[in-house]
Amino acid sequence: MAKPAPLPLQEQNPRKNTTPRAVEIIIFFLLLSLLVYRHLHLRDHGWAWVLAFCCESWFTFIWILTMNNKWNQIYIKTYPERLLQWKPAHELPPVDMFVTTADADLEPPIITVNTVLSLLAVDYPANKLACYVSDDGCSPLTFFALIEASKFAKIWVPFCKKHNIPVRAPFRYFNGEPLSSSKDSSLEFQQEWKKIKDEYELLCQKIEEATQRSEPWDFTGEFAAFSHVERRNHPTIIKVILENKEDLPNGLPHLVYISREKLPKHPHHFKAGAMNVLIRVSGVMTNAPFMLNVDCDMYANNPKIVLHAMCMLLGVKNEMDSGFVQYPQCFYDGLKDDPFGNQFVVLLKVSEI
Ligand SMILES: O=c1ccn([C@@H]2O[C@H](COP(=O)(O)OP(=O)(O)O[C@H]3O[C@H](CO)[C@@H](O)[C@H](O)[C@H]3O)[C@@H](O)[C@H]2O)c(=O)[nH]1
Ligand SMILES: [Mn+2]
Repeated sequence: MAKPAPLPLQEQNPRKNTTPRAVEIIIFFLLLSLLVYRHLHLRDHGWAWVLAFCCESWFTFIWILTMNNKWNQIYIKTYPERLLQWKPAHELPPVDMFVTTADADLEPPIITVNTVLSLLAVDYPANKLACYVSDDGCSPLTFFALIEASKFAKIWVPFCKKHNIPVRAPFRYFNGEPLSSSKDSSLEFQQEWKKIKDEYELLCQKIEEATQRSEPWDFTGEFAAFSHVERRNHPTIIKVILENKEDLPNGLPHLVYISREKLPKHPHHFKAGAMNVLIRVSGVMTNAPFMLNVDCDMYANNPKIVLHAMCMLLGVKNEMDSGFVQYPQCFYDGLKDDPFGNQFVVLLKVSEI
């Protein structure tokens, strides 16, 4: 008997927004009437009306663009659990994950470490993943923090996968009560939670001590490459911190540290330059067909991000139809009610993801 056709990986559903559309159209016509009114009476009033007319025209233009954006809303639902019916785990495509950091003072290494840990622990076969960290600060401290994080990852990643931990950046996870997606409140889980939390605090302490220490770095062994380097004048440094040599799906992904070459008179093109180097280096080392990029001050707030992205990238009729998936940014620790509007609350509400 023929195998039944696999269920779709994604569904695109139009969202009903008749009322918001009607309200927006009414506002648009009110704006148009205002413009006509202003225009008809421009001569009777001074420059103040001309200025008002210009501002209101600009606002109307922005209003048209905004309406345009929101007119045909669709909601894409992805089904990561169906992906494994499409392809067994060993056939899933590899993914290279890129993290960029630029300054160990402005972007403290513990933040980068949390980003990296959240990526190392995503729900995806570990032998299909590689995480590359680009350090434009060429900082031995960042490198040290990543080495320590790789040791912690050996207990953190199995813990997350075993208990289906919902948030895999430890600084967010340990903010709250012991929590697992499987609602496990057994004594064994509590004890393991406490042990991992203590280990995480130890990791923070080691990084903090390394940040605060007054004596110069010991540039021997792994750190020799950092001796005599200037931030904007140094050769390339590439260090493999973790390597999944046995190709184990439940092991740890590769973790590679890269500080690209910098020359004083050579433009480095900021993040774009760093991304170019990440693509070139990963092309030689793992050359995955898919790439995931996050900044060092972000973290994967959903352990299934790669699976969800694959539903979008693989679940289309013609794979050429989809090449890029952008997750909306959600901000943490913002001010209450977002007075400066920089958390994009409205945008998130509109796209409802
Ligand atoms: O010379 C540089 C400068 C920056 N970065 C990295 O680039 C990223 C973004 O830089 P940042 O200055 O933090 O920009 P933001 O304004 O915080 O980020 C916004 O702008 C970025 C650049 O367009 C986008 O990548 C982000 O998604 C968006 O949130 C960070 O990871 C930096 O570490 C480098 O790697 N090298
Ligand atoms: Mn940033």
